[in-house]
Parts: sequence; C-alpha cells; structure tokens
Amino acid sequence: MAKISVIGAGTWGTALAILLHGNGNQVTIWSALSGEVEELNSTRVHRNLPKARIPSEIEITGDLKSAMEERDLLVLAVPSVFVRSTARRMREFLRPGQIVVNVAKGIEEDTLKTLTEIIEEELPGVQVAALSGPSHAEEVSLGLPTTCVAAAHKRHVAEYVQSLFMSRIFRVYTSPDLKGVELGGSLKNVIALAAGMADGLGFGDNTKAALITRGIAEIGRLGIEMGGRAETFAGLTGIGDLIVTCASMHSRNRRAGILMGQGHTMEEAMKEVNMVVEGVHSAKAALALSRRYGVSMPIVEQVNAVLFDGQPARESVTELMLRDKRIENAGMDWEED
Ligand SMILES: NC(=O)C1=CN([C@@H]2O[C@H](COP(=O)(O)OP(=O)(O)OC[C@H]3O[C@@H](n4cnc5c(N)ncnc54)[C@H](OP(=O)(O)O)[C@@H]3O)[C@@H](O)[C@H]2O)C=CC1
Ligand SMILES: O=C(CO)COP(=O)(O)O
Repeated sequence: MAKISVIGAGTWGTALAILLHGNGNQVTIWSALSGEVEELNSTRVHRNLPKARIPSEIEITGDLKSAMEERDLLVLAVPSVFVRSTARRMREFLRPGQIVVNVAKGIEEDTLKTLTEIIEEELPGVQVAALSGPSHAEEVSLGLPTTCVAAAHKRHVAEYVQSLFMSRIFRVYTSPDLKGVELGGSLKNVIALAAGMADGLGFGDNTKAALITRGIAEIGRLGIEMGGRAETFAGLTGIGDLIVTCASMHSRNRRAGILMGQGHTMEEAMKEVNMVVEGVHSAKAALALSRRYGVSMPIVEQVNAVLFDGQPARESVTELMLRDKRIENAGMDWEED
C-alpha cells in the first residue's frame, strides 16, 4: 500500500482518487478551494460524477502541508493553467524521493513548455511522470475498462506509477517518451474543438474521420520535430486519445466545439460547459510551436481563427477544403515519370 495525495479536486482528480483507493492505497484529496473541500466532505460525491461515491476513508483537505507529508506519490490533477502556481506552492513541502505524476493536459501559453517541464522547473530535482491516454473520468468512475500510459525519463518511475494505477478496469502501459506523450495529450484537445465544431455545423462522419486523420498528421509532424517518437503518436496517448476526445459526448473540448459550431462565442461555450476546456488554453501555444518549428498545422490555424479572430467555423471548413492541392504524405513520392 502506498500513501498518495491527489492535488486538485476536479472531475479527473476525484475519479483517480477513487481508483487509487480501490487499488488498496491510502488516499488524500487536496483542493485549493475551501468551498470545494466543504462540499466534497459533506456530499461525498463530485458534482460531475454523480454515480461515484467518494469512500469515507479518502481524506479531503485544504491543508497542502498535511496532504504532502509522508506521501510516496503526488498526483497533480489541477487544470494546466494552475500547474505552475500549484507546483510552486508544493515546493516547500516536497521531500526527497516523492514522485509527482501529472495528469493534466496542456502547454503553457507564455513559455510553450510542457507541464512536466514546468513541474521540474518549480520543483527542482523532483522525479516526474505523466499519466495520459483515452480516459474520460465519467467512464473511469463507473469502472469501465480504460487504458493509459505512464511516461517518465526513468524506467523505475514509470513502472512505479504503472503499478499503483493498474487495476482490473484500468490498464497502464509505460513509455520513456515523456515529450511525445505530453504533446499528444495536449494537442489533441485543439483538434477535438474542430471536431466538435464540425458536429455543431451538422457535418457527418466523413468530416469527423478527416479531422481525426489529418489532425494526428499535424500532431505527429510537430511532435516528432520537437523530439517525440512517431510510435507514440500512433499509440494510446496520440491517436487513441484523439479518437475518444473527438467522438465522445463526455469530452469538454468536443462539447465546447459543438456550441461554437452552432454559433456561440468561445466565452459562451466555456461558460456553458462549466469545466476546464483545455484546447482553448493550448490553441495559441500549438500555433506558436508550429511557427517556431516550421511545421504546417492548418487545422490548428483554423481553430485559432475561430477562437480568437471571430472567424465563423463554416468559413474555416471552406478554407481547409480549398487549401492548395497536395500529396497526402509528404514523405512519399513517385519515381520520376
Ligand atoms: N475530466 C477528464 O475526464 C480528464 C481530464 N484530464 C485533464 O485533467 C485536468 C483537470 O481536468 P478536470 O478535472 O476535468 O477539470 P474540472 O473542470 O473538473 O476541475 C477543475 C478544478 O480546478 C479547480 N480550480 C479552480 N481554481 C483553482 C486554482 N487556483 N488552483 C487549483 N485548482 C483550481 C476547480 O475548482 P472549481 O470547480 O471550484 O472552479 C476544479 O476543482 C485537465 O488538464 C484535463 O485536461 C485528463 C484526462 C481526463
Ligand atoms: O483528455 C481527456 C480524455 O482522455 C478529456 O478530454 P476533455 O477535456 O475534452 O473532456
């Protein structure tokens, strides 16, 4: 049995806390918000997971010091925009040997850093990992079979995280490709916004398949240029997570995209979804990275135009359809005629 604290009491943090408790670990949930601590302590149910009871053995606290004391593993589950500030708050309580596993998906807009890079910067010397994959909290909390990947620079860190999360309903693979795993998990949210917009516009399965396929091509092009491995983008944290996020009604990004496709503004869509829509926070970073690395990302460009330049989603589709004619795979060509 390990002692684990989940730092962040959102939908995902809560679902993972219940899973880790079910695996026989001693689990604490910490929230930055005192109202949330009180609500969860009194109801023992997260508002977005109404069918999943939080067992009474899980302590829920707003005291970060006590939540970090003598813990083997710290699961960082706050939205990406709070990762830096939360890691900074954790610095004075972190002890040697404690492992931090990040489960949020995003890229910092100002620095273009991945979330584990931010954690390493704020918590020097920490052993860090990322857990990612096609995994909606709503389904994990119901015990529906799910697969994820634990990625870390060090094999023993990845295998430790694997051993704690792995269960009958939650299969965990390991990967040394931390960069690729994190990029796949954050960039797919931007493409999922586009898939939602297509749904909101009333387009069909052909359009969805096109966005998923061309979307993973964009993600892979950038990810490989940044040092990620091609195999990772063909795996659970790449195409796997992209498929679930573009197809599932649980997806916050897809739902926000649907609303925008129906004509709502980005602000209206985020308010209506009322949970973190990470693609909106990662879209500018994705575009900036595509320019920094000289990689073409036409879907990401169009999502940015809709989000930030007021371009109607329907116009973006036309722009994508009428781009210059090209070969499907730039790495492939004919012998000269
Ligand atoms: N939900 C899912 O299925 C999955 C989510 N993820 C990732 O996990 C991360 C968290 O998502 P999720 O749990 O769904 O998000 P939610 O929207 O459910 O929860 C966000 C949480 O952040 C809290 N919060 C608000 N302000 C702060 C602050 N200053 N510091 C720290 N926390 C704060 C919110 O409190 P309040 O509600 O009171 O505002 C809320 O508890 C995201 O990066 C997401 O992409 C990854 C895989 C699956
Ligand atoms: O990352 C996720 C599933 O793997 C969650 O996606 P959404 O944030 O779009 O719900």
